Amino acid sequence: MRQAMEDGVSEVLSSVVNDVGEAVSRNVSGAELLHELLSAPWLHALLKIYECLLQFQRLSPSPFLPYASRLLHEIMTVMEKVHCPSAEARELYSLLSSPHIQALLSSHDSVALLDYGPVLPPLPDEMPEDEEAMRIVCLVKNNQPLGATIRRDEETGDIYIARVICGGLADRSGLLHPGDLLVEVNGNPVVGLEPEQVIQILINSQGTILFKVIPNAAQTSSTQKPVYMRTMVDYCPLQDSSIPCPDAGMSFSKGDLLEVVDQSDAQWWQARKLYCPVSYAGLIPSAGMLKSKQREQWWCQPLQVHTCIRPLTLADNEDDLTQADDKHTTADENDSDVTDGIYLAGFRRSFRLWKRVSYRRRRQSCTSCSPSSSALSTPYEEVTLYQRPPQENHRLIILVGASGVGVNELRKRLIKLNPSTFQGPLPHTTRPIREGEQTGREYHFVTKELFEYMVCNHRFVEYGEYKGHLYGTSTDAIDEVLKRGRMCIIDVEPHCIQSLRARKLKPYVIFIKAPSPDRLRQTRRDARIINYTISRAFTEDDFVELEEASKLMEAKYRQFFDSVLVNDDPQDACMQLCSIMQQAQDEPQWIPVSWNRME
Ligand SMILES: Nc1ncnc2c1ncn2[C@@H]1O[C@H](COP(=O)(O)OP(=O)(O)OP(=O)(O)O)[C@@H](O)[C@H]1O
Repeated sequence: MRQAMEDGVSEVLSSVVNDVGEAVSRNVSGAELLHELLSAPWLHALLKIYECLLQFQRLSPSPFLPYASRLLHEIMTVMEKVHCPSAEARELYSLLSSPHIQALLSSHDSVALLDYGPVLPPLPDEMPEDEEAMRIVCLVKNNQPLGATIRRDEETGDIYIARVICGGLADRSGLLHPGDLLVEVNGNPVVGLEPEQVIQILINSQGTILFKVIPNAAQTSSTQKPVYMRTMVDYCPLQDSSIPCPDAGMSFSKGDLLEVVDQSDAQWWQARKLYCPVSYAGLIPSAGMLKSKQREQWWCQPLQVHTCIRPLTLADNEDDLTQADDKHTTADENDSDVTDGIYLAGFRRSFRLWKRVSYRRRRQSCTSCSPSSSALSTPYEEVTLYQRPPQENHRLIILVGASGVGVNELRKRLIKLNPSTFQGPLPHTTRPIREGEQTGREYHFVTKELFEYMVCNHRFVEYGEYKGHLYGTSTDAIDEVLKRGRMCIIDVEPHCIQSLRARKLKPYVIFIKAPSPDRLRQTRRDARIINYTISRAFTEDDFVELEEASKLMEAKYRQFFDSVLVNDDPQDACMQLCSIMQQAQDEPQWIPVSWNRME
């Protein structure tokens, strides 16, 4: 019967109404009153709702994502940066700005997180005498941390709420604030306890936690504007003994994008990771705090000679020279390329002079690098969303990747695909011009004196020596390409990125990553290692070196990568590269704020 009722209560009601209707016509006493009641529209509506809810319960829908509100704000931030939004974009913006949609998505997130707010128990029978000053706060523990830290006043021994984590349980209750004096936790007085003992009580509590606090009278509500930052180092709160509460800490890796929501504390900031489905913030060390930690760490490390950053000559390639087996190629032999009658300037062998320097030697020098001075000075880099105005030069595209991963191959394919859009900068050289060559076509042929003058004036992105002649890629050559309205693509060693990261070029860095070990061996079956001195098939040792070098490079420099592209199938990789580059030029991207300031 109950099942029948649940299946169709409004139908049952309709038949009852009919029966009672008949009783009315037979003039049964009280039937008219009952008929009126059962026919009331509100009763029918209520039962319809009841039926819908039952149906909904059976479907047990699950949320598509638990952070719709944040996504909404992220979308709005992106849209605010769009210069000439389309009519659809404007309509979407106005819909997303409406308080009703925002409230709806906020409720959606609460339901998705099963976070229905505190359920208040009845007030205790014995109210303290100074009940005015006491606040009783009941929080329901769920899978989130409570989102508050405590501190002890060294003089009085009193325990206070030190900070409330943005978006956490305590924050959303709106009932706990920094500076509130903690009196009891779940009926346990905290007077005389160490903060660790209070934390233990909290950890052991199940379900609801009852706090008695004396509110901080001098409470100030701080609404800080979020600041966006890119992290330049890795951080793990569980390995940091100085963090006030490791559970409230947030780990991050180099290159993560953070929304810093609270910087009121000089030592510990609160932040959320962008594009991450967690709605509450976590504690991170402030820039000053992180810098002093890095300095401590740095001083504790044994002194190592820093060999990473220096121009190299091909003399460093002596291992390769002795190992070179079959046919040798030279830098110049592969220089020129002509597609459909168009001479492709800058379309020559990669000018990565570090190529195939003994891997072991390089690995040793790279791993021995203590944090670089720049990493020490900027653990966080403030960033902002930037969209290139159509009238401005294209952003410089930098490709980086381990030697042999296919950086040069991708760059060549891309330029061949569309030589009127993509172009490499024309290198400079001091070697004598040969018959049939033209300066400004194969190279900018310059004297040694001029080349050295340019080196002294930091005009080269990279330079080096081969067979007694100097070769280099200059910033002027990059400018030339950009001024012609083309997208300039260069491939450099990752240590050169830092010097290129400036307002003028606004470089967008794409890391070309090795595919999985199996795919690497499959796809490179017919590939050849080609550099200035050798051309031969890949060996198993080459694959191992390539994989390790790729991982090492990513671990060391990923804070500078705007995008990562796995070079698996060359055709697919080339298409992906094309679309990444297009997005870099036409869609909003995070760049350092210093690149966006007016000069
Ligand atoms: N996705 C791919 N699938 C198969 N072969 C590839 C792929 N990418 C590159 N190759 C081949 O691998 C070899 C090495 O590529 P390439 O010379 O572009 O490497 P590189 O990263 O520029 O290294 P280097 O800087 O040492 O020249 C070439 O024979 C190239 O054709």
